[in-house]
Amino acid sequence: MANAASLSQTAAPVIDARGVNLVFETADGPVQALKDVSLSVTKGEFVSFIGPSGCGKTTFLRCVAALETPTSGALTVNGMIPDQARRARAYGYVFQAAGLYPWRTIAGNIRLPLEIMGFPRAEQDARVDRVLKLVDLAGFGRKYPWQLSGGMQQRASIARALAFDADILLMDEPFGALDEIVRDRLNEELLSLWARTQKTTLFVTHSIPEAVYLSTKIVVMSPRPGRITDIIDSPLPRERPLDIRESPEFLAVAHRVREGLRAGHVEV
Ligand SMILES: Nc1ncnc2c1ncn2[C@@H]1O[C@H](COP(=O)(O)OP(=O)(O)OP(=O)(O)O)[C@@H](O)[C@H]1O
Repeated sequence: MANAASLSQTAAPVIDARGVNLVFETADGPVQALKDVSLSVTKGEFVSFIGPSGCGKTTFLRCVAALETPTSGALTVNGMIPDQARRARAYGYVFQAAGLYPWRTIAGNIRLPLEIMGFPRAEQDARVDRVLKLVDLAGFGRKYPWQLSGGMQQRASIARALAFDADILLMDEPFGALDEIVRDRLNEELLSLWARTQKTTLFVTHSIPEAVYLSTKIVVMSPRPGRITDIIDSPLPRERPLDIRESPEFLAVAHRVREGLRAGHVEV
């Protein structure tokens, strides 16, 4: 039952970035990967980051995951500093390459983080079965990665990220290497998965239609230095058949994203 304390928790941002800067010191001099990035993400949002190569999309996700540390500014994840959130297993991470171990079955790959975290075997099995069903791969647990298509492998890697039931899903161009037809299907499936699981999702993409189709919020970024040029709260309903991409509302958001990218004076 919701009480005042849990309601106030629900309203608190899951990700809160205020004036985040990150400068990499390189042999060629300093590279400002993030400049004055401020962003607030609430529970259950689907946020896409779009922008050309080098604008800091991956770096921002890596800061959330405590794999990089901002040079200055404040960043919290579930109200904690990112390193605490990482230790509290706040997020699952999905990369562009599925990154499945070829010598392990699909179930074995999904089980790996659960083994490392020390879940009892029966609990591991139950969780593996549950997430295989969630990504529509029930019955494929005993296959090896090379026996599955690229799209199915990527679904398996999403299942692995969901297996320990973190509240946040970080996805770095998960469908970038797939052809457009497979990508369309996975976009639809991801939206339905998101609706069922209510995970707060941060999603990096180079594709305007993908960003607009999936997101409740679109963050447009620009490089040198990496910064946010626009944050768009999508007016589209959460229920989105694929043909919504031809609606005037969709095209209007896509137009605004394109304008935001142009404002950064660069092409994706
Ligand atoms: N470990 C690092 N050391 C030095 N420079 C880095 C490091 N990681 C990233 N950079 C630089 O920081 C900038 C932002 O990189 P980042 O990978 O976040 O961009 P991106 O928007 O994700 O690009 P892409 O779309 O190509 O993945 C780039 O100029 C990159 O070269």
